[in-house]
Amino acid sequence: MKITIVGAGAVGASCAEYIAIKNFASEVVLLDIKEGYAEGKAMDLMQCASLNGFDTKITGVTSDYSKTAGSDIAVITSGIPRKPGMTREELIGINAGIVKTVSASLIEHSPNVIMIVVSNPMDTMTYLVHKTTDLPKNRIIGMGGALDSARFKYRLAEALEAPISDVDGMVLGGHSDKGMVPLTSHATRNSIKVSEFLSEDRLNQVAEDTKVGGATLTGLLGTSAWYAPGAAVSGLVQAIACDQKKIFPCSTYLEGEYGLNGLCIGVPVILGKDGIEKIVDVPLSDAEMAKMQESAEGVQKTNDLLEL
Ligand SMILES: NC(=O)c1ccc[n+]([C@@H]2O[C@H](COP(=O)([O-])OP(=O)(O)OC[C@H]3O[C@@H](n4cnc5c(N)ncnc54)[C@H](O)[C@@H]3O)[C@@H](O)[C@H]2O)c1
Ligand SMILES: O=C(O)C[C@H](O)C(=O)O
Repeated sequence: MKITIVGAGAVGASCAEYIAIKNFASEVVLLDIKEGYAEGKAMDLMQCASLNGFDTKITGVTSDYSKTAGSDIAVITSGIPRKPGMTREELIGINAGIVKTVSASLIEHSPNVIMIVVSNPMDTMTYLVHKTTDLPKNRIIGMGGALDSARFKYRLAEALEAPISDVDGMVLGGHSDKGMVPLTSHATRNSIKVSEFLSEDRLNQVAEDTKVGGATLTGLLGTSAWYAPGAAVSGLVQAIACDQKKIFPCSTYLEGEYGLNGLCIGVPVILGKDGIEKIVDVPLSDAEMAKMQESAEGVQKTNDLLEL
């Protein structure tokens, strides 16, 4: 199993580290445009191998896509992150050009690749790959919901004063400060609805804290987060590489599912060796459906800014 990660920055390197530590891939190639940077990150990570007990071979290359040839999975993390006070949508100007050229170069050398898009604004970058490449839609996956759901569980556990392993929940919709749709009515503590333990006001607070999870970290760090994003990407990569058939909310091109059409947005999917193997239809309340609709309108507005 060969995995390429484009962008050896904070998220790309974190993702490579988690993939290596989980020890399911034979090879990870890190590629960056900055001379020597990916080579340095790869060497540093390989010097963790004996310490952390993994055999995954990590190599780094500067802009040489021939070294990515035959990749089964590629992750795109190249592009700029936001600074405090910015929205993800403001990154479109620079990141759209990067994602377009990077995805084309990857496919040229790995025509059968399954692509995971991470660069922001992620739903629009996923749509861009859908519009500008010939990859079938099951092989274009946007990562956002897996991360947002992890943040949702963190906030739920905090409110419940419970261990995170007792908590389950999912965030659908766009990966944006306003567009996330945390499914509070479906969230559970050990199969009991969380509404049995938390007031409506407290649950609303959990949802709001979840939605601004990325912005909160950006405010604290001065740039956006990388540990949980890297871990979330590694979870998707593992589900595909190991044909796990796990459910994750991912951004995918919709053709009528959830009443939405012609855009990529976060919905629950089953991930296995073919990428997105099925979109899962979760029954949503009228209020949740309205939030999905509103979220899609936000994503569509950003998509309209693309020069296709
Ligand atoms: N979808 C998500 O949930 C999620 C989570 C975290 C970050 N992100 C996004 O991921 C992106 C990367 O974030 P980061 O914190 O790793 O940023 P970073 O600045 O640490 O790393 C980005 C890397 O991309 C490289 N790069 C730029 N242009 C390139 C090109 N044409 N080819 C190859 N490499 C190129 C840069 O040299 C840099 O090393 C940002 O857009 C950020 O908003 C998304
Ligand atoms: O918040 C960001 O800009 C980065 C990423 O999308 C995140 O949610 O951490």
